[in-house]
Amino acid sequence: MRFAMPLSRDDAFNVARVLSEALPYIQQFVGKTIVVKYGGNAMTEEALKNSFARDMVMLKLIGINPIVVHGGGPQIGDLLEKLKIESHFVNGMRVTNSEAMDVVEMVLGGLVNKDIVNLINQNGGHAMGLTGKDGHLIEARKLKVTQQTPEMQKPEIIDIGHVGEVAHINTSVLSMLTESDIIPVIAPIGVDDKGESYNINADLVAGKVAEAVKAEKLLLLTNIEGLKDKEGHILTGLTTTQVDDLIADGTIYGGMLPKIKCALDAVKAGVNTAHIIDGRVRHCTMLEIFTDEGVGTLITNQDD
Ligand SMILES: Nc1ncnc2c1ncn2[C@@H]1O[C@H](COP(=O)(O)OP(=O)(O)O)[C@@H](O)[C@H]1O
Ligand SMILES: CC(=O)N[C@@H](CCC(=O)OP(=O)(O)O)C(=O)O
Repeated sequence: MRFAMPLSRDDAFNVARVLSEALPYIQQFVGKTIVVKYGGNAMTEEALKNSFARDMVMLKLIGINPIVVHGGGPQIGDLLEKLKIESHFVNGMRVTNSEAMDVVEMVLGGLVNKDIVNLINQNGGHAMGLTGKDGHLIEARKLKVTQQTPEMQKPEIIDIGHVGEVAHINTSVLSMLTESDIIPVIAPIGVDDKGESYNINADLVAGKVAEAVKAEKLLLLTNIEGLKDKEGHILTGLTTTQVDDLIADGTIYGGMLPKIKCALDAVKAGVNTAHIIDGRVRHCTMLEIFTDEGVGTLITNQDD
């Protein structure tokens, strides 16, 4: 007895070809760790969320260790609005009073984190959710922010509440998980030595986690095709010196600034490559890791 083939011969050949072309990349990255920052803006559609979860499960099965750090800015904004708690941003950071901090912790550590964990598990993986409090993963300190308005003579340090930066990443809990079949999913909430909670920009946490675990790659998923020049062309293969020049001439601004800065810090600290990629493209992480073309902006630390 014979069963009908679900794919035509050409389609089946293409599947085999694509898998075969991925072989050198699989050989290069097996056993390595890849940190993936999954931003709130890339989490809007169910199909996208599902393709992201499948990619994480596939990486782990192949023998690559993904560590997910997620954002959730739009989701926090929605709940703050429903609860009528005022929220605004300074230098790309959400001003976070005690009331807003409770909401940040509920949304990031609860809803968003468990949604991603659940999706990965539904797709056959084993994910475990953590905030920076679990296993004392993210030691934080209060972020000092300076601001200068036209009325001010010189920049002043302003208080933006429970907003933190990473003081230290305790990798022991992550090693335990990555050495097993578990995919860690990290919410960007830190804690200081007095037990105070801090809301930390997810790009910053992803960069510091990548540095601490000596990741092979840092992938930053966002809501744009990549880093663009003034004419709108996607830039890739950038060195740290070229990025410094683009910041100096104003081509890189706003939300892209912390993203680029953490990508640069990560490659300067030894992460091999950082990639800013379009999280609105299905299977963008697989495309970036397993194809020559990739789907975004590559940053390396090779300045020669
Ligand atoms: N040179 C640039 N190339 C691309 N985007 C840029 C650039 N400079 C600033 N941006 C802005 O940065 C945004 C991405 O940052 P952000 O919205 O904070 O991302 P996320 O929410 O994914 O962390 C882009 O949507 C764009 O508006
Ligand atoms: C201090 C600060 O701004 N924290 C962010 C944390 C979430 C985040 O970074 O989410 P995205 O990656 O989706 O933007 C916030 O409150 O929105």
